[in-house]
Amino acid sequence: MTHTTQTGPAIVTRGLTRHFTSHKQTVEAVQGLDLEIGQGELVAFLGPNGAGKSTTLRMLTTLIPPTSGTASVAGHDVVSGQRDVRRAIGFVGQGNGAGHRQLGRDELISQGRAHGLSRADARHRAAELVEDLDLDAVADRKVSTLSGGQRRRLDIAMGLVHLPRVLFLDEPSTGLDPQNRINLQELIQRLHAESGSTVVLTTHYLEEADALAGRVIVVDHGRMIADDTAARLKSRLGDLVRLGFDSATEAARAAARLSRVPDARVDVTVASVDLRVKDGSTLVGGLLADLAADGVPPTRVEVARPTLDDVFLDLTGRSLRETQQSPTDEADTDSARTESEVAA
Ligand SMILES: Nc1ncnc2c1ncn2[C@@H]1O[C@H](COP(=O)(O)OP(=O)(O)OP(=O)(O)O)[C@@H](O)[C@H]1O
Repeated sequence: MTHTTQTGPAIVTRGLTRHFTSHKQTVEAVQGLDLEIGQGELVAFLGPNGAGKSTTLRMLTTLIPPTSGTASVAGHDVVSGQRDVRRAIGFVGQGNGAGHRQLGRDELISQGRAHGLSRADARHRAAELVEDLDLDAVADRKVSTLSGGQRRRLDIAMGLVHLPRVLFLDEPSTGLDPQNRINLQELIQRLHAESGSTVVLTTHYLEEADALAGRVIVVDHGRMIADDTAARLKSRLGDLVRLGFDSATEAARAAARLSRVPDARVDVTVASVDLRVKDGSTLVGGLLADLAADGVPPTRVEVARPTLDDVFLDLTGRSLRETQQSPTDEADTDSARTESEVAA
């Protein structure tokens, strides 16, 4: 799959903001987002429920207008160039886009026709997508009979019918079992590599952002709090070296010694010392020798590479895993949304 090239960034936002008023209260869902995403990037917005990820995507896909600020996608303003943006993008939302009674292949053909393809071209494109997304076994079944993973693949195929330059995926793997989640992640990576399209997805799965995206934009309370590769976000935080001692006195003596390590952060909890330091796994041998020489050898040593959850914890003081809402809470939030917010 290929598409025509365009110069300049795929996405630019300046001060992008969206407020909602609900029950006389204002929710600042997205607050002053400044962002530039280059063509061909694969970017994940990572953040807890309610962080503003979907609202950002809904503005970028012209489903809702910004309260203030600007955004352009594929060179077109999301407000004044809404039609052009829509022609240039594919959007796979959180709900299933495909209808229930039609056959999968017919859904793809209808979608192609809706994008202005002739019947013959729409059939040809549907056949290409069935092959590309491994949909052979399901293309000639009614959509209502497909499994969650198959539906998601069909939804993604629907979003790709018109060769979009920018593909938006809102929580593509939510609700899938771990194996289907991995299959879908592989599919997204392959599509991205083959098409050269810009792919922007939202997720609250740390592993997904880590494994999939070249760039991770961490959002919380409507603001961007970090923007880098997963590897750099983690390496900046440094490894965790956790040392256990026989007594609090020994731990305090060891902490005093360890506080001399350059660019390290030392935290003492009773008889345990946590040291955050770059390349901790390499340094640990020398540190143990120093502590033994000072007469305070640890009784327990653990070295852990940081995860994206550690990054989130460091940035916000909260664990991303622990901020996840129950599915019931999510359903309540969704039901509060109305179609009236969708731009005409
Ligand atoms: N139509 C709406 N009316 C009122 N509040 C809304 C509306 N849409 C979103 N919000 C609120 O805006 C905030 C951001 O929501 P958003 O859906 O963008 O978050 P999210 O990061 O995508 O979360 P999730 O992972 O649950 O989808 C939340 O507080 C949400 O309740």
